[in-house]
Amino acid sequence: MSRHQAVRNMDWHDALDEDQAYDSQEDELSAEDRAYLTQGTLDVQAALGVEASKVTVAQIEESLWYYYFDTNKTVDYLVKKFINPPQKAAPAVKKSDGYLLQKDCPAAAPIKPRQSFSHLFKDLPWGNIPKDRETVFIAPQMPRMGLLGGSSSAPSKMSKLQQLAAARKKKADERAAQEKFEETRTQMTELSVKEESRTKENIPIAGQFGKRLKTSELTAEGRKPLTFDDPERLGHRQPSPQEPPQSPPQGLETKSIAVAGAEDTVAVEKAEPSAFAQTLFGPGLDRSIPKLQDLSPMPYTGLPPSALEAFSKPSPDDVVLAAQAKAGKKTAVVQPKKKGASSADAVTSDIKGLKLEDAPLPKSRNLDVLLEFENSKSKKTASFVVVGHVDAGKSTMMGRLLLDLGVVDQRTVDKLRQEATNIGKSSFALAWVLDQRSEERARGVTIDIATNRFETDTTAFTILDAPGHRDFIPNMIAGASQADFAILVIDASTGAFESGLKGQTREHSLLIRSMGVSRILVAVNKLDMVGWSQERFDEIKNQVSGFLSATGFQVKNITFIPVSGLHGDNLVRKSTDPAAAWYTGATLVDELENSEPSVRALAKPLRMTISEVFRTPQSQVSVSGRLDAGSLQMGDALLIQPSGEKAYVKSLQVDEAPVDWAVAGQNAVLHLSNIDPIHVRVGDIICDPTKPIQCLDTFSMKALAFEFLMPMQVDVHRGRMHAAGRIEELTALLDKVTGAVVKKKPKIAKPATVARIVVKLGSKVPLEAGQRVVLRSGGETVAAGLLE
Ligand SMILES: Nc1nc2c(ncn2[C@@H]2O[C@H](COP(=O)(O)OP(=O)(O)OP(=O)(O)O)[C@@H](O)[C@H]2O)c(=O)[nH]1
Repeated sequence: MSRHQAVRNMDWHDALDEDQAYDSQEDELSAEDRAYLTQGTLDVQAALGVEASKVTVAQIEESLWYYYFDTNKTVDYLVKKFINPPQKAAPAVKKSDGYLLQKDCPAAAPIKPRQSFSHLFKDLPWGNIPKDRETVFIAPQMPRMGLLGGSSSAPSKMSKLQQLAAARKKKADERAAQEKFEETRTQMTELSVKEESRTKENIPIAGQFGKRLKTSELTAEGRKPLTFDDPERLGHRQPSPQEPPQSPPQGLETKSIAVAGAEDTVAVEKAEPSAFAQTLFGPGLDRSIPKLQDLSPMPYTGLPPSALEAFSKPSPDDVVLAAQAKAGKKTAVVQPKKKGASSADAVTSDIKGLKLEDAPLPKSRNLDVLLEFENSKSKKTASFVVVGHVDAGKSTMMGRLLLDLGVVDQRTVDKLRQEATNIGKSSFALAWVLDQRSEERARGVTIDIATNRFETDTTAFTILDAPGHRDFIPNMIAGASQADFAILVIDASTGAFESGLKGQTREHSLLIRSMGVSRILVAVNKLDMVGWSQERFDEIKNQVSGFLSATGFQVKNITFIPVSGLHGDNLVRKSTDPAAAWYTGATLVDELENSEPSVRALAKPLRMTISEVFRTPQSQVSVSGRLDAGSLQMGDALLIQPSGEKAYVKSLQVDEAPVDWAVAGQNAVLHLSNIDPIHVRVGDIICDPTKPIQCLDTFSMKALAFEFLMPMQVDVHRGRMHAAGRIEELTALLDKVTGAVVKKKPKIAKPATVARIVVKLGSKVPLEAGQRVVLRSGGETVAAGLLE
């Protein structure tokens, strides 16, 4: 390859980099390198023999280094370069038309002068180029140690020393790249707005907007737009007086462009004009360069003073807010705007000023609630959940019960019957007493828990009518979590019982037991459809009692009643159908009255699960739910978890009557004050601020497996609350009766076994030991149990 070809093919970046690398390596030759060089020089001299005198030791060493100590390549190069060099090329001939001919052309192939086309542009003013301005090509300078011949790539098979040299080169490259990176980063840092560098007069870019305002700065004089006249802000670092002036890289010329109105000048690296540009404009190009902001102006910098003043006064919104605050005698005062402060700042401070804290706190009567409860002559209260397979007749049965007890009058039922008949669902008329949503009525299924109340001589009952459809199991869980006991409704008609047993009859039974319900009344329904067959009743009784016992219900807590919900047989009154004469037991209501509600945790800290949040004339935030534990009274401070917000009991109701206090087991409506509705959600827990419930994202529980359990994604349900989580590990398999550890760290728990598992939730929720939770996965209930 001739030298000029080499020059043309050369990658200048690589060559420069190599040169740089070499420079740094030369200074760092270790004793080992030096020894190798000495040995390599001796080898080369031996190989050259008598010709060795034609090259210097320095040339040998330089070649050895370049060829990674490859003796053969070094010898080849030295022979070609210094011992038997090729014939010298003809000297360059400068032609009159200004073209430079190659210096190193072989003599055998003389170069024809290139044809000039400049005469074609003679009549054009820019084509009349004076001789002194004609382009002169200058051969690029050869970098040191560049192009010694041979391959520039590293040898494929490297000796140890060659590898060492290659590694050194790589290290130097990396260091150079790192330095480049550091320099860029320094420049970027200088370009960004430095918070800490603001002085007191120069601070207030308010709130979250402050960090975004990079195109402008706030100064004592007001907002100053970022312009291109500040080299510091443009990332051009000004050298400190101590720093020596930096020389521009070779081939580049640094020119200072003075920008009008700026004290400093911006150093802009400007390359030499290209050959084409010089042909067109000549080398002495010296025209004024347009200002950068003219080419790419910053927005809003050219606004008239009137527009810049637009935000210095309160906005129309501010004025309205201020007027409202004044009219409502709020303490909120619109702060006088500081010069330069944005309208967003003002609105933020105004909104802060409009806090609800000004409402007077409700007064507490400081009652001894437990004493009041003991002294009260009120009836005992009980809640029961009605569960069972879809269409078993749960809602119809409760509608009939309410009608027969006089809670709902005949006229209302007739009206409902008329409406149901109009849409072809006349048989659902009684169910509509509870199913009041239009969607429930149109579909003929219960979707959410429907509550209603009735009283007997001794007890005030709350009905929790649960949906039977498998899609609404979470709602059924919510109902079961509030119940003292349960009514399991079974459809006795042919085939229905069997399909129900495979479906939600079984699942609901398991769930209510897992939720802590121990008393169960089994209403064998629709017996009118099987002619009040005692045989059918007994068949169902046998199968279901065996199944319920296996689920964990004690036989003494299970009662079977043959009923017809549609006709009201054996609900409130005994059946008058002669075919039903074989049943001599109690009615459903009698059995309900005989059922003892679970023991109330009256003395424990307050816990109330919120079932509903709504707005009433009494309060912006009214909540309903059952008190699981403890008590409360008007004026009490409450804590809402997980939001951690405080609220006060403005007033309260139990069974729709205004009262001063409520205790565990009662369903209450609380009208709250001093709380924003966004902090209160269905499923949240209201507790005593002095003994709050903790919010956890990891807990251990004793779980009864309904399906195979292993580390898997699950939804955790507690009452109305449900949260996504994961079974992290199974720590032990437990004996069902004694609770003793049977096996440690099992990989899997089979259905119907009890396991201790660790569950991790995606977020913190209010949970504590003793609470019952249900785990569901993929629309199936996989486990239920007790938090430890
Ligand atoms: N013959 C007869 N039909 C009944 C009886 N009880 C309910 N039905 C009918 O069964 C159908 C379903 O009744 P629902 O009360 O809606 O059943 P459900 O269990 O509440 O349904 P979901 O809540 O959606 O699960 C209706 O058409 C009722 O008329 C009964 O004792 N005898």
